[in-house]
Amino acid sequence: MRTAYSVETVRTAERALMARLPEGALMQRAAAGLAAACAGLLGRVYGSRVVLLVGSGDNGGDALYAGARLARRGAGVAAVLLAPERAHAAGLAALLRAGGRVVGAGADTVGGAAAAAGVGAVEEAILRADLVVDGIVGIGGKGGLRPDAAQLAACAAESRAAVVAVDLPSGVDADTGEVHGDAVRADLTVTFGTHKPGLLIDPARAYAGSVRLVDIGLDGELPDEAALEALQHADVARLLPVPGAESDKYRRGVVGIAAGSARYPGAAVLAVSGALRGGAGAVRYVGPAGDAVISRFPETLVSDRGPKHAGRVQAWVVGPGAGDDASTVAEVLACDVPVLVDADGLRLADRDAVRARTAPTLMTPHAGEAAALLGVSRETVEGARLTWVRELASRYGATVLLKGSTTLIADARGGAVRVNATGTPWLATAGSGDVLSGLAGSLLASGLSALDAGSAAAYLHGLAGRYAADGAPAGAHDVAAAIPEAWRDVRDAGH
Ligand SMILES: NC(=O)C1=CN([C@@H]2O[C@H](COP(=O)(O)OP(=O)(O)OC[C@H]3O[C@@H](n4cnc5c(N)ncnc54)[C@H](OP(=O)(O)O)[C@@H]3O)[C@@H](O)[C@H]2O)[C@@H](O)CC1
Ligand SMILES: [K+]
Repeated sequence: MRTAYSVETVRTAERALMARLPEGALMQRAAAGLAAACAGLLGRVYGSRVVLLVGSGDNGGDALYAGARLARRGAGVAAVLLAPERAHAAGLAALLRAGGRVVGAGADTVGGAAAAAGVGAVEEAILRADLVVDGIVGIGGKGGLRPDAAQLAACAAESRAAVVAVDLPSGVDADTGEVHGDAVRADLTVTFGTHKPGLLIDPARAYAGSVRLVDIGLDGELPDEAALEALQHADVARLLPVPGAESDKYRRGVVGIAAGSARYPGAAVLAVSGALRGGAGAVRYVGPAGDAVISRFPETLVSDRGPKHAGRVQAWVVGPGAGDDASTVAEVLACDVPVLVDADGLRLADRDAVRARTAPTLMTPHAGEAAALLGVSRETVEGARLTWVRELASRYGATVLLKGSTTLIADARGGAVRVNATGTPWLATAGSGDVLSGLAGSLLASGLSALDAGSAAAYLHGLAGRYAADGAPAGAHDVAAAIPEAWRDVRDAGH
């Protein structure tokens, strides 16, 4: 499992660790890891051109010490100091001792005759660099980049140099993944001690490039509960239901699908297609699309009665393609088994009815649906996904899975939020959400908690999307068909 901790928690853990270590030891560990990552990216360090963008905090200190290490290996290293008088003094001294120089403001005072001053020299150095190291600001950052830093970030973006962010791409919010204004776009982010939530949640995640974690010995100081968790193959493998020798279809769980309408029979078919691949022993369908469902999936138990009289069900999925059928949604919500509410069901579900439920409820909106429920714009939700998924979970007293490039799953009672990173933009295709709802409902019926069912379903669905698309467009039914392959891969990695 990959975990991410808030800045406050990181600071506390760092203080505890620093108290037991010689002064500067942590920064040296960070700088060593950073320099190694930079060297790996450069390939050949000797003769390469490296520019350090150095802010006035310890993030800049990391960059300066890493720059010193690269300079000792023969790189030409130039530091751009955003606030020359406040740059990390010992780090700067180490860089100069190693043969590095300062370019731009402050060059004349600390860089000696070889240093060049002026904005033109800075831009030229960045544009000619092989590697730009972004040490402008790390976990001490507030808001988007200030104008002078933003100018450097823009120049780095123009350059052909690879950009390595120190701890975080400068300008992104470490705790939330929000980006308020300008931020550095990195090819690689080298982060220290633990991931920060912003590295795993869009939009900030997209600024980070690939992320490498450098161990600085922080693990023992971090609390058990993280702010954010990203499941990996082995974690999901542990969650997936495995039928025992004594299992029958009822013990494996029956999932009920109340979906589709005369206008949207396909939603019912797709939800069933996901449910059949989700581990439940049987799929029961109620609704007006029974003929379409049975002709595609003859193993489905089709009922022409309402949910209440359809027979035994361990979990319900309601809403995909439901149109305006509010009474079915209300009927399902009144059942005392886990319920997944998706698509039209989200609009039709009465908030008080959801809050009054005692069995688990899993709501699965995309950003647009979440925005409608919250009374804010879609852009607002997309810009602050963590805030809004928590808000929705708390308003409805439900587990909420907010779909998107980085899907988030939050429980109403708080605790670590899960983030799913297996998704692919190819999943943004009609009917893909219906498949996910069937799959998650099936996992709910086989006994997983709403948080685990949502996380495991998002994980498998993302992988299946990748397999189905493989770089080319795929339909939602292809995604459903690829779920067994994703399941097998995950299961095999868990053994
Ligand atoms: N603690 C540890 O043990 C270890 C910490 N480590 C490293 O330290 C980093 C944290 O260092 P930190 O606390 O010094 O803060 P940091 O991120 O450099 O930022 C502060 C500076 O940024 C400035 N600034 C703020 N907002 C800004 C903006 N929008 N745009 C532009 N500038 C902005 C702000 O300016 P001011 O407001 O003071 O004018 C202030 O000068 C951490 O991320 C990791 O890299 C590692 O070495 C491992 C051990
Ligand atoms: K940074």
